Amino acid sequence: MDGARLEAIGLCKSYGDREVLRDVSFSVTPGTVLAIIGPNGAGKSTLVRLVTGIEPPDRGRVSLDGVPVSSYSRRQLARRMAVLPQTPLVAGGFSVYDTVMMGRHPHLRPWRGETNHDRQVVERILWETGLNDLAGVTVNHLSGGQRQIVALAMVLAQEPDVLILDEPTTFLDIGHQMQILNLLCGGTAGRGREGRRPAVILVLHDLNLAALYAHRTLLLRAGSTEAYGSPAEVLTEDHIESVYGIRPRVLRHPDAGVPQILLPAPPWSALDVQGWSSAGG
Ligand SMILES: Nc1ncnc2c1ncn2[C@@H]1O[C@H](COP(=O)(O)OP(=O)(O)OP(=O)(O)O)[C@@H](O)[C@H]1O
Repeated sequence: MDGARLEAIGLCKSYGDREVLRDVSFSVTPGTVLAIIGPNGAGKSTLVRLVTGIEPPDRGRVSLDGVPVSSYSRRQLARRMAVLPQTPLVAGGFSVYDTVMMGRHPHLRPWRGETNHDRQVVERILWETGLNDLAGVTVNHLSGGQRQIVALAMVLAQEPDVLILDEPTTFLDIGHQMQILNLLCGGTAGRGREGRRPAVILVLHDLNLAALYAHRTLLLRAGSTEAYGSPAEVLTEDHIESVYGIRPRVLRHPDAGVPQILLPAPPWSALDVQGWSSAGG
């Protein structure tokens, strides 16, 4: 076996009499990236909670290699699936090294400490995430973006078959956004155990990053699937306008060949630009 296939079929969820997910299905295979996109409140984080077994669906099922996620013990699941929630809880009083080592917990044998292999994994990930100079620093002395990278390093240390990240780039500058997504989606830290490539699910607000990094894209609108397919199939001007209420320009990235979104100009900017260009010219 060279990884894990995660499949969600017909997921539905209501809170009280409010239906927040309706018949949502997708699958993700080893070495591929699925981006879940959609406006605020569309149901992305709820979908992550159902997929990771944190909450049960009202209807539908989630399976990992054909076995229902609900039948795994928490420890078995943690060995195969790592989750970075929208607001990760990173304990502030520990060093960066010890925090990343916590990611190895599902693999540690009871009553035995960490092995050389665990230390090697942590050191590799510290190096690959650029955290090695901060290894001895206490987490609550770090910036918000640095803490996000530590949380990410911790889930990478789990060496999962399936990696699920809810808005992993929110606090990062564009350089770090790309560095981290390169690692997650294509780089060496994205390797699972024994060199297996994990399946990656990313919840993203940045549609351009989704187009650059994802093989498939699931666009949610008020709990339902608006579109599901390749970024070129999903990120069209019509889909974006119908879901987000703004009509962007969608261009083709000159190097990557994937769609890239140009936001519409606000009504006043045309005048400003005209004045600016006539003053300049
Ligand atoms: N525990 C809960 N109880 C009641 N309603 C909830 C609960 N969790 C989420 N909801 C509702 O479900 C809907 C979807 O929320 P969810 O957090 O999944 O959206 P999201 O797409 O992740 O949004 P955002 O992009 O703003 O993070 C929202 O209307 C939210 O108010």
